[in-house]
Amino acid sequence: MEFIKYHAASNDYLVYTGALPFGLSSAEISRTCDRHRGLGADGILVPVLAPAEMPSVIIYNTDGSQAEKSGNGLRIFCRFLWDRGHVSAGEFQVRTAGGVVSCQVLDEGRSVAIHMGRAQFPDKDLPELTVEGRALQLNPVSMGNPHCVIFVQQPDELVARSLGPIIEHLEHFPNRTNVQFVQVIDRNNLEVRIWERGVGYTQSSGTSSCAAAAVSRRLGLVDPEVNVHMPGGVIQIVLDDDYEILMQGPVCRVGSYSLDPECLV
Ligand SMILES: N[C@H](CCC[C@H](N)C(=O)O)C(=O)O
Repeated sequence: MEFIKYHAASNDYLVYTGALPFGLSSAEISRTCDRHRGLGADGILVPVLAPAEMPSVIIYNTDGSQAEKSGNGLRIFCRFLWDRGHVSAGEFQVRTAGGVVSCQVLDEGRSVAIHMGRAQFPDKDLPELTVEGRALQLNPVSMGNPHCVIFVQQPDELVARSLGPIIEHLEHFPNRTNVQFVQVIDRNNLEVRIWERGVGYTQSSGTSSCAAAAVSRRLGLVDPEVNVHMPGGVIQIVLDDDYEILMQGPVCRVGSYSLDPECLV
């Protein structure tokens, strides 16, 4: 099975380049993404390219679940389309389970800008919750996929790994949720650590960057242009007055890989 690996701000995905149907089970997807017994990745992207139709992509988390949207995954998919000559330097559209997005490859493929759609907030706020002895204010928001933004004094890997899995599975989130731990640095900069639904702790996340910026903006904590700082890199977010979001960030091709079926046994 052939793949091309890319990373977007150190959030890495394997792009499947074989024939459809893709056919891996959830367990096989987990094994393929395993960093010791497989190729290693934060997920798999399966392109669906039909003549005269909009390119679409199926996004798999490492647990085999499908995600409605992935900001880093979409930047990688756009770069893949550009590398393969399916798109040129202008704007083009891509279909995901979470809706159609408008994209543009920049800087000779090293950066991609995507109109990610509108951040959507629930009708009512969630109550304050005590988790592991900490009083937390949960701020749900959807980018097509579910997110929960939590403001903390010191967003670090420890808090993401200790609280993230608990919040991911709270009853408030029937489809589970991605979780962001956010510190407002100033009106144009956020420091964020991420626990991803169906993946775990990752170095960065595009939809999480959108979510953190949207909630921060809604609370009046930041200006419309926000740099989201994460261990894997910085993603630029621009919000309009209706919380429509333009995201821009880096992409890097890593290499081509052939998965030996033996490792799936
Ligand atoms: N784990 C996410 C999908 C990937 C999100 C992240 N890698 C991004 O760049 O947005 C979910 O289940 O909604």
